[in-house]
This record gives sequence, C-alpha cells and structure tokens, in this order.
Amino acid sequence: MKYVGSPDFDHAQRGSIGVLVTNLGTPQAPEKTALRPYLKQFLSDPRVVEVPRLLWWFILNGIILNVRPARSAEAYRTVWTEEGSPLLIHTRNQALELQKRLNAEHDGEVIVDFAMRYGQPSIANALQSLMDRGARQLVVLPLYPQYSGPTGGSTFDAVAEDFSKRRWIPDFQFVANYHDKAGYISAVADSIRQHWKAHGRAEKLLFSYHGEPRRYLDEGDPYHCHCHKTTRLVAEELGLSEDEYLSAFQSRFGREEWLKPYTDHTLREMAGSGIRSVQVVCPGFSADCLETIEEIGEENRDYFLEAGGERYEYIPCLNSSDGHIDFLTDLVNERISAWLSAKSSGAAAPTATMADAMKARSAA
Ligand SMILES: C=CC1=C(C)c2cc3[nH]c(cc4nc(cc5[nH]c(cc1n2)c(C)c5CCC(=O)O)C(CCC(=O)O)=C4C)c(C)c3C=C
Ligand SMILES: [Fe+2]
Ligand SMILES: [Fe+2]
Repeated sequence: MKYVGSPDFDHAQRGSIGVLVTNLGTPQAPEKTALRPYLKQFLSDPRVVEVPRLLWWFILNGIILNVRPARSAEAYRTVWTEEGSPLLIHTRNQALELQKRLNAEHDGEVIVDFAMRYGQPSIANALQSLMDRGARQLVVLPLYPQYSGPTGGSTFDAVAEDFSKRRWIPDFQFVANYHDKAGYISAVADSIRQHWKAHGRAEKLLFSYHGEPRRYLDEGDPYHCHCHKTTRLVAEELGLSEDEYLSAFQSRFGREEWLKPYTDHTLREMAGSGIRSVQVVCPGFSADCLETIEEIGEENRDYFLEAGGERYEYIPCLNSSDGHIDFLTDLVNERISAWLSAKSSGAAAPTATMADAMKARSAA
C-alpha cells in the first residue's frame, strides 16, 4: 500500500485537536558517538546548509564529521544535566505545562505532544502518536519566535514529508513565527523587568540571536528583520532609548559571512569602548540550550570580562515560566478557536446517519 491509512478508525469518533510543539533537536548523549549521527542529520539538511550537495557531502563527511563531534560533545558536557539535554527537558516541560492549561480550558479536547526536528523524539513519531490518539485537526507550533528557512522552513519540510506518506491529512495550521505578537513581546519584557528587579540594571542590554549566513538574508529570508523587530518592540515596551540596547548574532559556523554584528565582537568592542556592565537576553531561543547556557552564559562572559568589562549577566530564556505558557496557551487558543466553535455547534461531530451507516457496513 502506498499511503499509511487508519483502516480501523472509529467512524463515530469525535476527533480531537492535536498540538505538536517542536524545537531543533539535541544529541542523545554528550558523547562523540552520539554527536556524529545528530550532526550528520542536522547538517545534511539543505535548509540548514545551502551549499551544492556533492561539494557539501565531501566537506561534511571528509572534514566536519571527523572534527566537530568531539568538540561539540565537550561543550554539551558542560550543560548536560542528570535528566539529559536542557533543550529536551525544557521542550518536554513546555509541552506538559501547555497540556495542563489546555486541559483546564477544554476538558481533554486538545492534546499536546512534542518533537525534535533532528534526533529524538522525531516529528514523524509524534504525529503518528497524535493521530493514533484521535487528532484530526492539528496545529504545528515550532518554538522559534522568528521565522528562518533553517528552522521553521525545515520543520515544515519534515511535517510535509510525513504527510506525503499519509492517506488522511488532518486539517492543519503551521505557526511560522510569532516574533511580533504582543503576548510574546510582553513575556520577554516581563522577564527582563524581573531580572532588573532582582539584580538592578546594567549600562547596556544586548539582544543576542542565533545567526545564519548573510547570503540567506540577501536571498529573501526574513529572519534578520524578524529579530530586529522583536528587539525594537521589547525595547519600546521597556521604554529604552536607542543608546541603551543593541542586537547581535551569535553561533557562527564555517568561514562564510554570517549576520552581523557578531555577538562576541560586539561584547569585546563594548568593553573596549569603556562599557563596564552588560546584560544579555536571547529572545530568539524559547528554551535554554547549549547556545545560551554555554555560549552566552560562559564563553561570551569571558570575552567581555577579559576585554575589560566588570559585570556581565545572562537573562535566562522564557522556558516554562508562567508568562511563556500563558502566551503559548493564548497562541494555540487563537489558532483553534474556529475549530472549537464548529465542534460546540455540532458541525464537526459525525452525523448519526454516517455513524450508523458505517456500523451497518462493518456488521454486514
Ligand atoms: C550550520 C549552520 C547552522 C544554521 C544556519 C543554524 C541556524 C539556527 N540554529 C538555531 C537554533 C539552535 N542551534 C543549535 C545548535 C547548533 N546549530 C548549529 C548550526 C546552525 N544553526 C550547530 C552545528 C549546532 C550544534 C551545536 C554545535 O555543534 O555547535 C541549538 C542548540 C541545540 C542544543 O542541543 O542545545 C539551537 C536551539 C536557530 C534559531 C537558527 C536560526 C537561524
Ligand atoms: Fe543552530
Ligand atoms: Fe554555539
């Protein structure tokens, strides 16, 4: 059979609404042997590395996968916890908290699962599990506030690839981004205010976003604009003047030019120009992970302090904070409201005649 179907589904069943929360992915363990397959899957994705395939195959398999796994494993060991990778733990908690909130509001009508674009749990398995549990309407919610081809685009590809094998495609919504949603901006601004309340303010607030090759911007990827808009809106909500904050891009990979200014250069330059205190926030990451805990929390701290800075603070991601879960709940509710009202008006429920016809057919 060409397409995967659900031949034994109950025709009288009232379908539920599935919500699939996703994030990027993480290795199974902070070991070279686990990093190799993870990086191979991740870096083979043409959405992530847009280089002619044959050339990239030789670079990836001949050089990168022989060098990077050991280096990355060492970095992952510094953030790994007893429960595992921070990104995986936070994503699981976010899905659990979202499920609790949606249960309270919709009495089990909305079911939540989570998946990783690379590694485990996979998008294909989570989609199967949601459909096995009766999801016939689906919201895919990648936890990337800003859209980029390597993140949102790639997640869409994985969902579409799974759908291409299915007989019955659910009614479907894809949340491509939420970088300028009022609820998201307020949640980030509140987390900064809370940090200020506990620690006081610094001379500068640096918004650091994951980078991507500059070429992607030149070819039409909106990520750079989305990041700047998030910064501007949060700064406006906090009442900051232009000399009190700036945006920069971190996590460069390879030799090509990436989005500028680079976070590490910016921090060194700030220290060199006499700025003594800085706070760094990362509103492009919905959960703390290697790139925030190690790269921003540790590595860039050293750059700033070594260059003459005196006070450096990292403001954590929203993770499973109440403000974040409130926002995600509102976002999902906004997306599913038409489906819910159709259900409550009975429009989505199977008709008695259809259910009876099916029962009669299977009895025959
Ligand atoms: C090679 C190119 C890469 C692009 C383009 C890219 C874009 C991109 N990534 C994120 C979010 C995350 N990236 C993370 C790790 C990570 N990213 C790359 C490379 C690219 N990312 C690598 C090789 C790695 C692995 C770690 C390493 O070896 O350095 C993570 C953290 C995962 C974790 O397990 O903690 C996140 C999150 C965004 C938002 C983005 C968009 C432009
Ligand atoms: Fe990345
Ligand atoms: Fe990094």
